[in-house]
Amino acid sequence: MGEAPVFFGDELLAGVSNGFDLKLKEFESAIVVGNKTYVIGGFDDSISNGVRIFDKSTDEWVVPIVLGTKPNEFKGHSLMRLNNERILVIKHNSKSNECVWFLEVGTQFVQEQKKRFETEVVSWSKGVIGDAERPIVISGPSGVGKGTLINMLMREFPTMFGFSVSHTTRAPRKKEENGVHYHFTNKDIMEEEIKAGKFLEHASVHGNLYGTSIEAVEVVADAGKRCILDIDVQGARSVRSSSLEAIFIFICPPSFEELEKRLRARGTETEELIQKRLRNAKAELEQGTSNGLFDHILVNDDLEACYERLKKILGLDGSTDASLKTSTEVFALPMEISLTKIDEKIIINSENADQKIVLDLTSMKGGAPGRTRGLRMYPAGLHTDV
Ligand SMILES: Nc1ncnc2c1ncn2[C@@H]1O[C@H](COP(=O)(O)OP(=O)(O)OP(=O)(O)O)[C@@H](O)[C@H]1O
Ligand SMILES: Nc1nc2c(ncn2[C@@H]2O[C@H](COP(=O)(O)O)[C@@H](O)[C@H]2O)c(=O)[nH]1
Repeated sequence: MGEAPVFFGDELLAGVSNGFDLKLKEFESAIVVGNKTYVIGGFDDSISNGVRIFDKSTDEWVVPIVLGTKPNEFKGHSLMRLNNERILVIKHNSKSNECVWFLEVGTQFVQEQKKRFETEVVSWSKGVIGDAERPIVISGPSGVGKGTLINMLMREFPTMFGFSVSHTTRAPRKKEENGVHYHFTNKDIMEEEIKAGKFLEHASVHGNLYGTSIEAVEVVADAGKRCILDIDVQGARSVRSSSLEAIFIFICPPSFEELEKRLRARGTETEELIQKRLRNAKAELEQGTSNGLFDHILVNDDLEACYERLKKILGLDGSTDASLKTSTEVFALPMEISLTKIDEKIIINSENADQKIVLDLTSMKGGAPGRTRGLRMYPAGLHTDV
């Protein structure tokens, strides 16, 4: 692949005029942040891994440690320095829900990682358009009917809800599919992954490890859906103290006898395991109903009546129009674009398209090691302000 002419963005000119000669490969572009020039692109280059840095203070090139999930290889992109912490990367010729990326170069997370690794670190963060609605945590003793209620919701509102597929070390039941009902794994692997920070929460439940990976929640939100987590009370407590702002719902049985009847009727556990689950249910019912951890407590006596109450809590009982709550509209971005910044809004211009597009960063939240959310993207003129 030959060397292409240098892309001279305004930021880059400052670096070049400082007297160093930068040669870019095809599909690479560069931008200056402080003393450093970041060259981004060339994702097929296994040495630079898509990012290299020229540090003017040492006069040296550095290949940084690159964290986060990087974008798939793309042929053409535009860069803009948002501040000393983040570079905005807009992928050309792609869809609005896939085109926005941030290379974090000085966020608190990146600063901490630089100290930890004692070298240059950058981190990718995907820009997610729109605010995913608050995730829903559903807890309750085994056999109370959590899965049944969740299935009813998913069946009635398939485009609105997505299930957070947990990891577990327990064996699959008949008809359970790996990757659909659970990610079935083993203890050693799961413990390694917990150490590596892959999980939002995890707990030992009825003698096995269960956990919600960060990825399990992210994939649902990335699909523009509202995430439902079916987790035990310990897990709910961990999520409460995490950054995930969820609604917490606890499901109770009408009686202990009825719970036992349902567990037996399900026929998925041995007698020994049924006894273990019933013993644990006592503590779970006590914790679930007494400590203010849950926002709502529902008794699952009559299934249909309980489902209607659940829908009411979620605003799906007809008082709001569920069909309006669809995911953000996706549209295509032009091939060649340039970027202009006005306050917290980025204007995406294209010579070949009449319409300018606005990327609104006003409610931008989050960043590494997850996604950057709360972005809005719309054709200019649609909203009166731009
Ligand atoms: N209101 C209800 N009345 C009678 N049976 C019910 C009711 N709700 C659920 N069930 C039945 O109870 C059994 C257990 O339900 P389910 O598997 O949904 O429980 P769960 O809370 O998800 O359990 P676990 O935590 O072990 O996954 C199932 O056979 C289901 O059909
Ligand atoms: N803390 C977590 N608990 C979880 C998770 N996934 C499921 N669970 C809970 O485990 C029990 C048993 O489930 P079963 O499928 O073996 O019957 C039940 O109470 C679930 O809510 C998780 O990721 N984290």
